[in-house]
Amino acid sequence: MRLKIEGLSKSYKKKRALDSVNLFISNGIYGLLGPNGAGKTTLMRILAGLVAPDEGKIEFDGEDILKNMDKFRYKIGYLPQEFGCYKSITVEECLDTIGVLKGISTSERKKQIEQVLVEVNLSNEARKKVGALSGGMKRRLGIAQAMLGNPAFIMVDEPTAGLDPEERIRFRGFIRRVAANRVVLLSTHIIEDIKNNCDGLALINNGKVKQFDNFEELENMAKGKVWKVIVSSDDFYKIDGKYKILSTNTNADNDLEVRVYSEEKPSEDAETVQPTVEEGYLTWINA
Ligand SMILES: Nc1ncnc2c1ncn2[C@@H]1O[C@H](COP(=O)(O)OP(=O)(O)OP(=O)(O)O)[C@@H](O)[C@H]1O
Repeated sequence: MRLKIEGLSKSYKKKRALDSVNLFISNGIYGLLGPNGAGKTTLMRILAGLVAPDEGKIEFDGEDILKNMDKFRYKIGYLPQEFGCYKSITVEECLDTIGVLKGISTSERKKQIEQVLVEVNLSNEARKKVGALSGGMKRRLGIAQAMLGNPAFIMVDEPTAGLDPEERIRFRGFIRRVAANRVVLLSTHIIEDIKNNCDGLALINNGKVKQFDNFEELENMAKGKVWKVIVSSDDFYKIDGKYKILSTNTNADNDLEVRVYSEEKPSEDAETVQPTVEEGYLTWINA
């Protein structure tokens, strides 16, 4: 599957939510990382056919999606940030309702619901009320509904928001299994979700998107600008406030090893260090 986005723009009154976005997605789990309000949801809603762009082109395996949204809508599964189903109906009933809305026939629905419940490991919960599910189970139900109709491309908007650390780790493993035979676009503002789970990534900020070939390329955005400075706790005030402090650790001599972001060498004995993904991200976001 290949998804190619070219020159995609969308404004809400004066706010340019997407600004000439280009993006190419072809396999595995693709991460879209950006701060709140960056434009992630707008991009996903356009791809899901829920919002029309002002300009641009989207090709799905070489075919123009925007000219033929009715045909493509069901090739794309979408788990929105606020996925909700009536709490008083069962998991099975929830999926059946969504299957009806997707236009899947009765016999096909029965088969697919059984299949997706196995895939998301919710078969034992099929007759449970939606309101009785844990946070992680609700996200899995959200993915299950996105999988109905067997789309080749699934988008999940901020899927780990609100999950506790254990559920978040479990959910990452689960997304990997979902991506075994599909392409998954995962939007998040949590760097850990991307670093530990994605095969490709793009950053989004103020409606602009930059695609990276690998994590090293993102780390290199901060190359030569991240320094290690060793100071005593008493001298920390000399650099605090003057430079952007990225992290501090106490070393074996009880001094502070401080990572500092600076265009110039912050002190005589400062050494440049290999930037992390977070530091590359902060550099691009603040550029
Ligand atoms: N329907 C709308 N009307 C007006 N402005 C909107 C609308 N939808 C989004 N925006 C604005 O467009 C920008 C991008 O919003 P979007 O929801 O796409 O960002 P996001 O990256 O998904 O953020 P978040 O993670 O906070 O949901 C924001 O400034 C937002 O306020």
